[in-house]
Amino acid sequence: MSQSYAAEEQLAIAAVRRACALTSAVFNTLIKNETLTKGDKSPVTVGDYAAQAVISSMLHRAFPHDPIVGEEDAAELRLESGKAMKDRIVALANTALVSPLALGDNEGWGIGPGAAQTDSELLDAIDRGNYPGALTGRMWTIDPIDGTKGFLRGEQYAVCLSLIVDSIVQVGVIGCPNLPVDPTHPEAGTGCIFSAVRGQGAQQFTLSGSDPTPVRIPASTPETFNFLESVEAAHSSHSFNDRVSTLLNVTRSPTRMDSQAKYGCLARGEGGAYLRMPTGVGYREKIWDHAPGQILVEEAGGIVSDSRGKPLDFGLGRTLGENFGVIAAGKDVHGRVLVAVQQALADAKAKA
Ligand SMILES: Nc1ncnc2c1ncn2[C@@H]1O[C@H](COP(=O)(O)O)[C@@H](OP(=O)(O)O)[C@H]1O
Ligand SMILES: [Mg+2]
Ligand SMILES: [Mg+2]
Ligand SMILES: [Mg+2]
Repeated sequence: MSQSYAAEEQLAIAAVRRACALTSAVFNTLIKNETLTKGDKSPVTVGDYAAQAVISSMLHRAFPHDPIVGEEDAAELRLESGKAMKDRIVALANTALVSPLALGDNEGWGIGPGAAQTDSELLDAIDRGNYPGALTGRMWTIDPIDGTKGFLRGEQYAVCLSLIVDSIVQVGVIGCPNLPVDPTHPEAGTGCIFSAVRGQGAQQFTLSGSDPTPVRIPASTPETFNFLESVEAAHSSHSFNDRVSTLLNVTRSPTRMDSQAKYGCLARGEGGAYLRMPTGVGYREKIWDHAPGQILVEEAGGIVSDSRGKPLDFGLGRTLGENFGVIAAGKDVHGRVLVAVQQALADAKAKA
């Protein structure tokens, strides 16, 4: 029997809204020593840590037994050298946790303003994201700022949260503070939240939680079709996408955008396909980078697979393990994109 997940969706939306308020505010005051470079050379800011602390605290309050797969950990913040950053993160997280939000606060589900937390409670909240993942049971994924490079550039980024049950994504919420609410009416401003529950469709709200609007991928036309792809050439191969575009006679240039905002745009009818092919060997896609996007696109009527047409496997740990590349598209075009991707892979192999 399918479950409603109403409490989980409400909590997830409330947590993402609070984290979006935090990341928007922090962007305007971010200073140089508030960003670290992680072991894999990627950036992490006080905004990433504080947003994970807020979301994890709210999840723990509502669902204390649910494990969490979160991108960040607090190891650096527990060192003496991390004290200044930690102090700032604690202040940011507590401001976000205690401030009342106008809409969507519902004490019944424990999602209204909470009490301020101590330093160690907030560091522990960040570190609760250390779950290794599992094939069975419930778990949440948190990507507190997806597209940190876009965030630092003042471009697109997304606060991303999902609930996975027995390897299947059941709830996904993506907050995009810098994304136009309506791409055809830029004057309507920026700031959207997308949410989806398995079997119940997908919707978009404003950041304040108002104007819920169902989203659905329309049939694509050659005039409107193009690819959505990463800004960062190191994250996904731009040249491979060019070859697939040529094979499909796509004439419109790709839309480059950071983060899972790409999944949100696809779900509401922008572009036509999101293609992400590895740039080299060895990188494994992280489950928190795709779980909310996958359910959003599927509930908007699309298909998400890897480059071989296999479903993304969220039950193999913190990464997608055996999946190679990601193709997300409307039902009418996914098959054609998959064939072109296979062709481009075969061409590349023949040349090697
Ligand atoms: N070599 C690589 N290949 C693919 N993805 C990578 C990568 N290095 C980092 N990433 C992931 O790409 C995500 C951003 O995706 P996009 O390019 O679509 O904006 C990053 O999320 P974070 O910014 O949350 O760390 C990170 O997890
Ligand atoms: Mg990161
Ligand atoms: Mg990410
Ligand atoms: Mg991130």
